[in-house]
Amino acid sequence: MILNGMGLSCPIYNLVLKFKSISTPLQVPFYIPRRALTLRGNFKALCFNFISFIVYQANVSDARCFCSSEYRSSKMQPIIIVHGGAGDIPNSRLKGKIDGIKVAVTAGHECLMRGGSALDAVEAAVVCMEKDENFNAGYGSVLNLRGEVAMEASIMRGEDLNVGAVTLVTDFLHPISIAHKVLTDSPHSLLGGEGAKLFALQKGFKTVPPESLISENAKKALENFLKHGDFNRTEIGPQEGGVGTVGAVAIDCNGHVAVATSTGGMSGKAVGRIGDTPQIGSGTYADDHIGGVSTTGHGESILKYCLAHSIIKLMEGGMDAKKATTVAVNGMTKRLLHTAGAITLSKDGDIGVHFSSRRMSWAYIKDDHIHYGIEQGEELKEPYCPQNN
Ligand SMILES: NC(=O)C[C@H](N)C(=O)O
Repeated sequence: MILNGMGLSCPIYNLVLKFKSISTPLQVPFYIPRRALTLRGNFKALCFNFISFIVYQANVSDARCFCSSEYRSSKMQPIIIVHGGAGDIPNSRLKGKIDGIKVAVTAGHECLMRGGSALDAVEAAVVCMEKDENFNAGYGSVLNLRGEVAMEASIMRGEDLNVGAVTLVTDFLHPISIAHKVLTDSPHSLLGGEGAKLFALQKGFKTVPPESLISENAKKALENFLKHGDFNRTEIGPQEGGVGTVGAVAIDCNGHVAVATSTGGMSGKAVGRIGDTPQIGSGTYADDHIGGVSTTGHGESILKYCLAHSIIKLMEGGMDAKKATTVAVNGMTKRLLHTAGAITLSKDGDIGVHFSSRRMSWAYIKDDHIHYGIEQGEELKEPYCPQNN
Protein backbone atom coordinates (compact mmCIF):
# COMPACT_ATOMS: atom_id res chain seq x y z
CA MET A 1 0.00 0.00 0.00
CA ILE A 2 1.30 3.46 -0.90
CA LEU A 3 0.35 6.79 0.67
CA ASN A 4 1.83 9.13 -1.91
CA GLY A 5 1.42 12.83 -1.35
CA MET A 6 0.38 12.62 2.31
CA GLY A 7 3.36 14.78 3.25
CA LEU A 8 2.29 17.54 0.87
CA SER A 9 0.35 20.60 1.92
CA CYS A 10 -2.31 20.14 -0.80
CA PRO A 11 -5.59 19.36 1.02
CA ILE A 12 -7.31 17.46 -1.83
CA TYR A 13 -6.48 13.74 -2.10
CA ASN A 14 -7.72 10.74 -3.96
CA LEU A 15 -7.78 7.31 -2.40
CA VAL A 16 -7.65 4.66 -5.12
CA LEU A 17 -8.76 1.18 -4.02
CA LYS A 18 -8.31 -1.95 -6.15
CA PHE A 19 -10.58 -4.81 -5.08
CA LYS A 20 -9.66 -8.46 -5.59
CA SER A 21 -13.09 -9.25 -7.04
CA ILE A 22 -13.72 -6.13 -9.21
CA SER A 23 -11.43 -5.12 -12.07
CA THR A 24 -12.19 -1.35 -12.07
CA PRO A 25 -10.49 0.54 -9.22
CA LEU A 26 -12.61 2.76 -7.00
CA GLN A 27 -11.42 6.38 -6.69
CA VAL A 28 -12.58 8.33 -3.63
CA PRO A 29 -11.69 12.03 -3.46
CA PHE A 30 -11.40 13.47 0.05
CA TYR A 31 -10.51 16.75 1.68
CA ILE A 32 -8.17 17.33 4.62
CA PRO A 33 -8.37 20.67 6.50
CA ARG A 34 -5.04 22.44 6.37
CA ARG A 35 -4.74 22.49 10.19
CA ALA A 36 -4.70 18.69 10.18
CA LEU A 37 -1.83 18.74 7.70
CA THR A 38 0.38 20.61 10.15
CA LEU A 39 0.26 17.48 12.35
CA ARG A 40 1.86 15.59 9.50
CA GLY A 41 3.56 12.68 11.31
CA ASN A 42 0.63 11.66 13.54
CA PHE A 43 -1.93 12.41 10.91
CA LYS A 44 -0.20 10.30 8.31
CA ALA A 45 0.02 7.39 10.77
CA LEU A 46 -3.70 7.77 11.55
CA CYS A 47 -4.61 7.75 7.84
CA PHE A 48 -2.37 4.79 7.23
CA ASN A 49 -4.07 2.78 9.99
CA PHE A 50 -7.53 3.76 8.77
CA ILE A 51 -6.77 2.77 5.17
CA SER A 52 -5.14 -0.48 6.33
CA PHE A 53 -8.38 -1.27 8.16
CA ILE A 54 -10.41 -0.76 4.96
CA VAL A 55 -7.95 -2.90 2.99
CA TYR A 56 -8.32 -5.69 5.53
CA GLN A 57 -12.13 -5.48 5.76
CA ALA A 58 -13.05 -4.93 2.12
CA ASN A 59 -10.89 -7.44 0.31
CA VAL A 60 -8.79 -4.71 -1.29
CA SER A 61 -5.67 -5.83 -3.14
CA ASP A 62 -4.02 -2.40 -3.36
CA ALA A 63 -4.64 1.08 -1.99
CA ARG A 64 -2.94 4.26 -3.14
CA CYS A 65 -3.41 7.78 -1.98
CA PHE A 66 -2.53 10.66 -4.30
CA CYS A 67 -2.57 14.40 -4.06
CA SER A 68 -5.51 15.37 -6.33
CA SER A 69 -6.65 13.26 -9.24
CA GLU A 70 -3.50 12.51 -11.20
CA TYR A 71 -0.70 10.09 -10.53
CA ARG A 72 1.83 11.74 -12.83
CA SER A 73 2.99 14.56 -10.60
CA SER A 74 1.79 13.37 -7.24
CA LYS A 75 4.99 14.63 -5.62
CA MET A 76 4.53 18.22 -6.89
CA GLN A 77 4.10 20.87 -4.25
CA PRO A 78 1.87 23.68 -5.58
CA ILE A 79 3.64 27.04 -5.86
CA ILE A 80 2.81 30.53 -7.07
CA ILE A 81 4.95 33.62 -7.71
CA VAL A 82 3.64 37.09 -8.60
CA HIS A 83 5.08 40.42 -9.72
CA GLY A 84 3.68 43.92 -9.52
CA GLY A 85 5.68 45.60 -12.28
CA ALA A 86 9.26 46.63 -13.03
CA GLY A 87 10.47 50.21 -13.22
CA ASP A 88 11.53 53.33 -11.38
CA ILE A 89 8.97 52.86 -8.60
CA PRO A 90 8.85 55.95 -6.37
CA ASN A 91 9.35 55.59 -2.59
CA SER A 92 5.79 56.73 -1.96
CA ARG A 93 4.49 53.60 -3.71
CA LEU A 94 6.66 50.96 -2.02
CA LYS A 95 4.30 50.03 0.81
CA GLY A 96 1.21 49.88 -1.40
CA LYS A 97 3.00 47.63 -3.87
CA ILE A 98 4.33 45.27 -1.21
CA ASP A 99 1.00 45.01 0.60
CA GLY A 100 -0.72 44.42 -2.74
CA ILE A 101 1.55 41.63 -3.96
CA LYS A 102 1.22 39.85 -0.61
CA VAL A 103 -2.57 39.91 -0.91
CA ALA A 104 -2.33 38.68 -4.51
CA VAL A 105 0.10 35.82 -3.85
CA THR A 106 -2.01 34.73 -0.88
CA ALA A 107 -5.18 34.64 -3.01
CA GLY A 108 -3.42 32.52 -5.64
CA HIS A 109 -1.93 30.22 -3.03
CA GLU A 110 -5.28 29.72 -1.28
CA CYS A 111 -6.75 28.71 -4.62
CA LEU A 112 -4.00 26.12 -5.16
CA MET A 113 -4.43 24.80 -1.61
CA ARG A 114 -8.13 24.25 -2.22
CA GLY A 115 -7.08 21.99 -5.09
CA GLY A 116 -7.64 24.72 -7.73
CA SER A 117 -5.85 24.60 -11.06
CA ALA A 118 -2.78 26.70 -11.83
CA LEU A 119 -4.92 28.58 -14.36
CA ASP A 120 -7.50 29.56 -11.70
CA ALA A 121 -4.74 30.48 -9.25
CA VAL A 122 -2.94 32.88 -11.60
CA GLU A 123 -6.26 34.49 -12.52
CA ALA A 124 -7.16 34.90 -8.81
CA ALA A 125 -3.81 36.56 -8.07
CA VAL A 126 -4.03 38.93 -11.04
CA VAL A 127 -7.68 39.84 -10.28
CA CYS A 128 -6.51 41.09 -6.83
CA MET A 129 -3.98 43.41 -8.44
CA GLU A 130 -6.41 44.59 -11.13
CA LYS A 131 -8.65 45.87 -8.30
CA ASP A 132 -5.79 47.63 -6.54
CA GLU A 133 -4.85 51.10 -7.72
CA ASN A 134 -1.23 50.52 -6.71
CA PHE A 135 -0.82 48.55 -9.92
CA ASN A 136 -1.01 49.40 -13.60
CA ALA A 137 -3.80 46.96 -14.47
CA GLY A 138 -7.60 47.14 -14.23
CA TYR A 139 -8.47 50.08 -11.92
CA GLY A 140 -5.41 52.36 -11.80
CA SER A 141 -4.22 51.56 -15.33
CA VAL A 142 -2.12 54.30 -16.92
CA LEU A 143 -3.67 56.46 -19.64
CA ASN A 144 -3.09 56.86 -23.35
CA LEU A 145 -2.50 60.21 -25.06
CA ARG A 146 -6.25 60.83 -25.13
CA GLY A 147 -6.52 60.29 -21.37
CA GLU A 148 -8.23 56.89 -21.75
CA VAL A 149 -7.62 53.47 -20.20
CA ALA A 150 -6.88 50.73 -22.79
CA MET A 151 -5.99 47.48 -21.03
CA GLU A 152 -4.34 44.25 -22.18
CA ALA A 153 -4.02 40.78 -20.65
CA SER A 154 -2.96 37.26 -21.52
CA ILE A 155 -3.12 33.84 -19.91
CA MET A 156 -1.53 30.55 -20.95
CA ARG A 157 -1.98 26.91 -19.91
CA GLY A 158 1.18 24.83 -20.03
CA GLU A 159 -0.60 21.49 -20.31
CA ASP A 160 -1.76 22.00 -23.92
CA LEU A 161 -0.15 25.40 -24.74
CA ASN A 162 -3.62 26.90 -25.03
CA VAL A 163 -3.77 30.71 -24.73
CA GLY A 164 -6.25 33.55 -24.32
CA ALA A 165 -5.51 37.25 -24.68
CA VAL A 166 -7.30 40.56 -25.00
CA THR A 167 -6.17 44.03 -25.95
CA LEU A 168 -7.62 47.58 -26.13
CA VAL A 169 -10.17 46.78 -23.43
CA THR A 170 -11.72 50.02 -22.18
CA ASP A 171 -14.68 49.25 -19.93
CA PHE A 172 -14.23 46.05 -17.93
CA LEU A 173 -12.53 45.82 -14.53
CA HIS A 174 -10.91 42.41 -15.07
CA PRO A 175 -9.34 41.91 -18.51
CA ILE A 176 -7.57 38.79 -17.21
CA SER A 177 -10.92 37.05 -16.64
CA ILE A 178 -11.98 37.86 -20.21
CA ALA A 179 -8.63 36.50 -21.46
CA HIS A 180 -9.29 33.32 -19.46
CA LYS A 181 -12.66 32.97 -21.20
CA VAL A 182 -10.98 33.47 -24.59
CA LEU A 183 -8.73 30.54 -23.67
CA THR A 184 -11.59 28.25 -22.60
CA ASP A 185 -14.47 29.37 -24.83
CA SER A 186 -13.12 30.82 -28.07
CA PRO A 187 -11.51 29.22 -31.14
CA HIS A 188 -9.27 32.33 -31.25
CA SER A 189 -6.31 33.34 -29.12
CA LEU A 190 -6.29 37.16 -29.09
CA LEU A 191 -9.32 39.45 -29.30
CA GLY A 192 -9.04 43.24 -29.39
CA GLY A 193 -11.14 46.40 -29.01
CA GLU A 194 -14.76 46.08 -30.08
CA GLY A 195 -14.44 42.35 -30.72
CA ALA A 196 -13.10 41.75 -27.22
CA LYS A 197 -16.03 43.75 -25.83
CA LEU A 198 -18.62 41.81 -27.85
CA PHE A 199 -17.11 38.52 -26.71
CA ALA A 200 -17.04 39.63 -23.07
CA LEU A 201 -20.68 40.74 -23.19
CA GLN A 202 -21.70 37.42 -24.77
CA LYS A 203 -19.94 35.64 -21.92
CA GLY A 204 -21.82 37.65 -19.30
CA PHE A 205 -19.11 40.11 -18.20
CA LYS A 206 -20.53 43.44 -17.02
CA THR A 207 -19.14 46.73 -18.32
CA VAL A 208 -18.08 49.51 -15.98
CA PRO A 209 -17.96 53.22 -16.91
CA PRO A 210 -14.50 53.83 -18.43
CA GLU A 211 -13.97 56.84 -16.09
CA SER A 212 -14.39 54.55 -13.06
CA LEU A 213 -11.09 52.84 -14.00
CA ILE A 214 -9.12 56.10 -13.93
CA SER A 215 -7.23 56.87 -10.71
CA GLU A 216 -5.89 60.26 -9.62
CA ASN A 217 -2.35 58.87 -9.90
CA ALA A 218 -2.90 57.82 -13.48
CA LYS A 219 -4.12 61.34 -14.33
CA LYS A 220 -1.06 62.87 -12.64
CA ALA A 221 1.22 60.43 -14.46
CA LEU A 222 -0.23 61.48 -17.83
CA GLU A 223 0.12 65.18 -16.96
CA ASN A 224 3.76 64.58 -16.11
CA PHE A 225 4.30 62.53 -19.22
CA LEU A 226 2.93 65.37 -21.30
CA LYS A 227 5.52 67.66 -19.64
CA HIS A 228 8.58 65.44 -20.09
CA GLY A 229 7.29 63.49 -23.11
CA ASP A 230 9.61 60.53 -22.59
CA PHE A 231 7.61 57.46 -23.61
CA ASN A 232 10.36 55.04 -22.72
CA ARG A 233 9.94 55.41 -18.96
CA THR A 234 8.14 52.31 -17.72
CA GLU A 235 7.37 53.86 -14.35
CA ILE A 236 6.84 57.47 -13.54
CA GLY A 237 9.31 59.47 -11.44
CA PRO A 238 9.18 60.10 -7.67
CA GLN A 239 6.65 62.94 -7.69
CA GLU A 240 4.35 61.36 -10.19
CA GLY A 241 2.82 58.22 -8.72
CA GLY A 242 4.29 55.22 -10.53
CA VAL A 243 2.36 52.01 -11.06
CA GLY A 244 3.17 48.59 -12.59
CA THR A 245 2.03 45.77 -14.83
CA VAL A 246 1.10 42.60 -12.93
CA GLY A 247 1.72 38.90 -13.48
CA ALA A 248 1.60 35.46 -11.87
CA VAL A 249 3.12 32.05 -12.57
CA ALA A 250 1.83 28.93 -10.80
CA ILE A 251 2.20 25.17 -10.69
CA ASP A 252 -0.69 23.18 -9.24
CA CYS A 253 -0.56 19.89 -7.37
CA ASN A 254 -0.98 18.02 -10.66
CA GLY A 255 2.21 19.62 -11.95
CA HIS A 256 0.44 21.87 -14.47
CA VAL A 257 1.93 25.29 -15.18
CA ALA A 258 -0.04 28.48 -15.95
CA VAL A 259 0.89 32.14 -16.40
CA ALA A 260 -1.18 35.35 -16.43
CA THR A 261 -0.12 38.94 -17.15
CA SER A 262 -2.26 42.12 -17.18
CA THR A 263 -1.46 45.79 -17.83
CA GLY A 264 -2.67 49.26 -18.69
CA GLY A 265 0.44 49.61 -20.89
CA MET A 266 2.59 52.72 -20.75
CA SER A 267 1.58 56.24 -19.77
CA GLY A 268 1.19 58.49 -22.82
CA LYS A 269 0.99 55.59 -25.28
CA ALA A 270 -0.56 56.28 -28.66
CA VAL A 271 -4.23 55.49 -29.16
CA GLY A 272 -4.31 51.90 -30.46
CA ARG A 273 -0.82 50.99 -29.24
CA ILE A 274 -0.49 47.30 -28.34
CA GLY A 275 2.39 46.26 -26.11
CA ASP A 276 4.06 43.02 -25.10
CA THR A 277 1.58 41.85 -22.46
CA PRO A 278 -1.08 40.29 -24.72
CA GLN A 279 1.54 38.83 -27.06
CA ILE A 280 2.31 35.22 -26.21
CA GLY A 281 6.05 34.64 -25.97
CA SER A 282 6.66 38.28 -25.03
CA GLY A 283 4.57 38.97 -21.90
CA THR A 284 3.54 35.42 -21.04
CA TYR A 285 4.61 31.83 -21.71
CA ALA A 286 3.80 28.48 -20.06
CA ASP A 287 4.81 24.95 -20.98
CA ASP A 288 4.37 22.00 -18.59
CA HIS A 289 7.51 20.43 -20.08
CA ILE A 290 9.68 23.45 -19.19
CA GLY A 291 8.07 26.07 -16.91
CA GLY A 292 6.40 29.48 -17.01
CA VAL A 293 7.37 33.18 -17.29
CA SER A 294 5.59 36.54 -16.88
CA THR A 295 7.41 39.73 -17.88
CA THR A 296 7.12 43.47 -17.28
CA GLY A 297 8.95 46.57 -18.43
CA HIS A 298 9.49 48.39 -21.71
CA GLY A 299 6.93 46.70 -23.95
CA GLU A 300 8.44 47.56 -27.34
CA SER A 301 11.75 45.99 -26.25
CA ILE A 302 10.17 42.96 -24.58
CA LEU A 303 8.22 42.06 -27.71
CA LYS A 304 11.22 42.54 -30.02
CA TYR A 305 13.18 40.16 -27.81
CA CYS A 306 10.27 37.72 -27.18
CA LEU A 307 11.47 37.91 -23.60
CA ALA A 308 9.21 35.28 -21.99
CA HIS A 309 10.00 32.72 -24.68
CA SER A 310 13.71 33.57 -24.61
CA ILE A 311 13.78 32.54 -20.95
CA ILE A 312 11.82 29.36 -21.72
CA LYS A 313 14.28 28.46 -24.51
CA LEU A 314 17.28 28.94 -22.19
CA MET A 315 15.65 26.62 -19.64
CA GLU A 316 14.89 24.10 -22.36
CA GLY A 317 18.60 24.16 -23.15
CA GLY A 318 19.38 23.15 -19.56
CA MET A 319 19.81 26.49 -17.75
CA ASP A 320 18.14 26.80 -14.35
CA ALA A 321 15.26 29.27 -13.83
CA LYS A 322 17.34 31.85 -11.98
CA LYS A 323 20.17 31.96 -14.50
CA ALA A 324 17.87 31.88 -17.55
CA THR A 325 15.84 34.82 -16.19
CA THR A 326 18.98 36.84 -15.46
CA VAL A 327 20.66 36.09 -18.79
CA ALA A 328 17.61 36.93 -20.92
CA VAL A 329 16.56 40.10 -19.05
CA ASN A 330 20.14 41.44 -19.07
CA GLY A 331 20.55 40.34 -22.70
CA MET A 332 17.47 42.32 -23.72
CA THR A 333 18.63 45.41 -21.84
CA LYS A 334 22.11 45.21 -23.34
CA ARG A 335 20.79 44.80 -26.86
CA LEU A 336 17.85 47.21 -26.80
CA LEU A 337 18.90 49.64 -24.04
CA HIS A 338 15.62 49.45 -22.12
CA THR A 339 14.78 47.75 -18.86
CA ALA A 340 12.52 44.84 -17.95
CA GLY A 341 11.84 42.26 -15.29
CA ALA A 342 10.56 38.69 -15.21
CA ILE A 343 9.36 36.01 -12.80
CA THR A 344 9.95 32.37 -13.71
CA LEU A 345 9.11 28.92 -12.39
CA SER A 346 10.74 25.83 -13.81
CA LYS A 347 8.47 22.78 -14.15
CA ASP A 348 10.04 21.50 -10.91
CA GLY A 349 9.16 24.68 -9.01
CA ASP A 350 12.60 26.35 -9.09
CA ILE A 351 12.34 30.13 -8.98
CA GLY A 352 13.82 32.89 -11.11
CA VAL A 353 13.35 36.60 -10.37
CA HIS A 354 15.37 39.28 -12.12
CA PHE A 355 14.95 42.90 -13.18
CA SER A 356 17.25 45.37 -14.91
CA SER A 357 15.03 48.28 -13.83
CA ARG A 358 15.60 50.05 -10.51
CA ARG A 359 12.82 48.15 -8.75
CA MET A 360 10.27 45.37 -9.24
CA SER A 361 7.86 44.02 -6.63
CA TRP A 362 7.57 40.24 -6.42
CA ALA A 363 6.44 37.56 -3.94
CA TYR A 364 6.11 33.80 -3.66
CA ILE A 365 4.95 31.35 -0.98
CA LYS A 366 7.01 28.28 -0.20
CA ASP A 367 7.41 26.05 2.86
CA ASP A 368 4.99 28.10 5.01
CA HIS A 369 6.87 31.33 4.32
CA ILE A 370 6.13 34.28 2.12
CA HIS A 371 9.22 35.55 0.34
CA TYR A 372 9.15 39.01 -1.24
CA GLY A 373 11.20 41.96 -2.37
CA ILE A 374 11.22 45.15 -4.39
CA GLU A 375 14.81 46.44 -4.35
CA GLN A 376 17.74 44.96 -6.26
CA GLY A 377 19.17 41.96 -4.37
CA GLU A 378 16.48 42.09 -1.67
CA GLU A 379 14.76 38.95 -0.39
CA LEU A 380 12.60 39.31 2.71
CA LYS A 381 10.86 36.40 4.37
CA GLU A 382 8.09 36.06 6.93
CA PRO A 383 5.88 33.22 8.18
CA TYR A 384 2.80 32.70 6.09
CA CYS A 385 -0.49 32.24 7.97
CA PRO A 386 -3.25 30.86 5.78
CA GLN A 387 -6.60 32.67 6.18
CA ASN A 388 -8.87 29.67 5.58
CA ASN A 389 -9.29 26.34 7.34
N1 LIG B 1 5.03 48.46 -17.00
C1 LIG B 1 4.92 47.59 -17.94
O1 LIG B 1 5.28 46.45 -17.75
C2 LIG B 1 4.39 48.03 -19.27
C3 LIG B 1 4.08 46.97 -20.30
N2 LIG B 1 5.13 45.99 -20.45
C4 LIG B 1 3.85 47.62 -21.63
O2 LIG B 1 4.78 48.07 -22.24
O3 LIG B 1 2.74 47.72 -22.06
